[in-house]
Amino acid sequence: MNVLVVGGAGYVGSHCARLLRSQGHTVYVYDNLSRGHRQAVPDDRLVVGEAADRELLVKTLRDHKIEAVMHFAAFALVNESVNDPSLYYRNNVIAALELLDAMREADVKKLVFSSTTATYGEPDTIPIPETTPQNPINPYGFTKLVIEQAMADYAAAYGLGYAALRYFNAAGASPDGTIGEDHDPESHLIPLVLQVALGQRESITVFGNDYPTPDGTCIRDYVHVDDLGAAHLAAMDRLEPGKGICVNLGTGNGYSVREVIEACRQVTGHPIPEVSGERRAGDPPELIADARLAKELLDWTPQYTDVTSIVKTAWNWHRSHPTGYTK
Ligand SMILES: O=c1ccn([C@@H]2O[C@H](COP(=O)(O)OP(=O)(O)O[C@H]3O[C@H](CO)[C@@H](O)[C@H](O)[C@H]3O)[C@@H](O)[C@H]2O)c(=O)[nH]1
Repeated sequence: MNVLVVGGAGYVGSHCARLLRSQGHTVYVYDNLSRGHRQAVPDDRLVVGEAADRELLVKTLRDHKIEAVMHFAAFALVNESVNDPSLYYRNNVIAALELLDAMREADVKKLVFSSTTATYGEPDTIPIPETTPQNPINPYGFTKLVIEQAMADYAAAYGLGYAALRYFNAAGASPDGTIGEDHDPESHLIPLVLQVALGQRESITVFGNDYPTPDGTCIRDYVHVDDLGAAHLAAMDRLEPGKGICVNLGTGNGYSVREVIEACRQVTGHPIPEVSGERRAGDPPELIADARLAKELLDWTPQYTDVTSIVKTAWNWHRSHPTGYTK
């Protein structure tokens, strides 16, 4: 299939694009190459453009006879979205709507969209099933929820076939160590902890130790980036015009910030000093997926189910790319 991967030079997008290529798909990457989007993409299949540039999107979809689109190009930092919501509404909502309309114009009806557990807010039920009411507690979560709703409406009115994949915490790197996670600026827990192990930071600050969790630190469900990729391929194969599916992508296992730091100590052999800090705005205490629907609808089972195995792949990449891609 001819697939356009919007944001395909970013972290999750690049892993997914590679998986698509390995499965024999013809992959075009559309990316503005900003914010740490530096990942290796074959030049002949790279279109450099803004996600909100509808004209260029329509041309790209038509020129390359694209049959399905995967949309990864979004900002995804909870705290940043609280401090600068305008950035998030513009980049995540306006750009995604331009893409939806470009797809209408070019008559492309298949879309796999990166949504997030942040659309649930602070759910009462853990693990979180897809039926949980979506009440985001930060602008980032709202921007993704708006597009989930838009896709449902576009499906009903224009025949779009879509999948909204609600990621839990994407983590890890390609096990061969060639591509990995490099954000600019970096704010994710595992890369920051590994930067301490590399001697680039003195310590890791734990944001809040008085949450209602066993050790007082936030609990997250870390899911390997290649497992996310596999779910995208499975979802793409199942898209039907006029229909949508919304599915959680997580392992069903939760780890506290302290447990993640401990896993990093074990994998790296470094003592990794930690210091206690204030809570970070917008952080829910606990997010763990009920992952049964992904198994049922996508026949998807994550290969990496414990955080130590995920950290091992991340460490393999960070150790061999101590300054990221090109910094
Ligand atoms: O220096 C740090 C960085 C993070 N954390 C904590 O570690 C946990 C994980 O943080 P992070 O890696 O920044 O991920 P999240 O804030 O959980 O957000 C990620 O996971 C969400 C789903 O759970 C997605 O919606 C977001 O896009 C994605 O950035 C949180 O409790 C943070 O408070 C620290 O204690 N210290």
